[in-house]
Amino acid sequence: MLWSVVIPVKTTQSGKSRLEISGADRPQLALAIALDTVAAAASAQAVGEVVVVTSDADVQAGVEQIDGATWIPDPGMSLNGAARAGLERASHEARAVMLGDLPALTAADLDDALARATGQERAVVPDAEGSGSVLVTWRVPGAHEAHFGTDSAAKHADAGHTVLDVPASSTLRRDVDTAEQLEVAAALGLGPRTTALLEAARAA
Ligand SMILES: Nc1nc2c(ncn2[C@@H]2O[C@H](COP(=O)(O)OP(=O)(O)OP(=O)(O)O)[C@@H](O)[C@H]2O)c(=O)[nH]1
Ligand SMILES: C=C(OP(=O)(O)O)C(=O)O
Repeated sequence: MLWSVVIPVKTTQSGKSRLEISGADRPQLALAIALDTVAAAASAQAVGEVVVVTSDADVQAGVEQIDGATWIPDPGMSLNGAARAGLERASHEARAVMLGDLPALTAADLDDALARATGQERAVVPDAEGSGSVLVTWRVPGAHEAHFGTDSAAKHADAGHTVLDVPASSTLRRDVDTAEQLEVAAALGLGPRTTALLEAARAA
């Protein structure tokens, strides 16, 4: 069984506003993080397609270089609106929305989470802190509504999503908004684009 995975990505000029890394250009870092996330998701065995929702021209161009990933424009109705647009466009019945700021993500960890989600009508994987959501899934047809935002893990649980028992150490759960979170992600192992950008920043 294959999944459609929707990944919303904000413009790199406006995203990752809390991520200050000395020597690194923030939009370039946001781009590297997003493309590493998309590439890891697209290489997961259970993923039939990745649909990136973005209005960023650099992200769109990068996605076009990744097998198994396509993009659609962001309708401009915030994160949940972008998720809805991607879910409407998805071609597989099993659908998921995943955040685009998971630079340590491995295909194996996404496959593990999707295997756990297979038996659930609706499920959610909280971020490493437990309050946010990194992956929201549906096995049921019909209208799908995501509830990202403050305390979204609890909101998804209230909306009937089973909280999946994915280990806190999973690379899927390590979303990155701050330099401290990027350090934790680096200890797990960053994707190639983010690694190269940070190495260049260190050498500068
Ligand atoms: N397409 C789209 N993606 C969004 C939008 N808002 C957030 N995202 C994406 O959703 C994921 C989580 O976003 P956040 O961490 O809340 O936002 P961020 O702007 O990247 O980070 P901050 O500036 O620290 O808030 C990231 O992949 C964002 O790019 C939106 O309005 N449209
Ligand atoms: C948008 C969310 O995450 P964050 O702002 O932590 O990236 C969320 O968890 O709903």
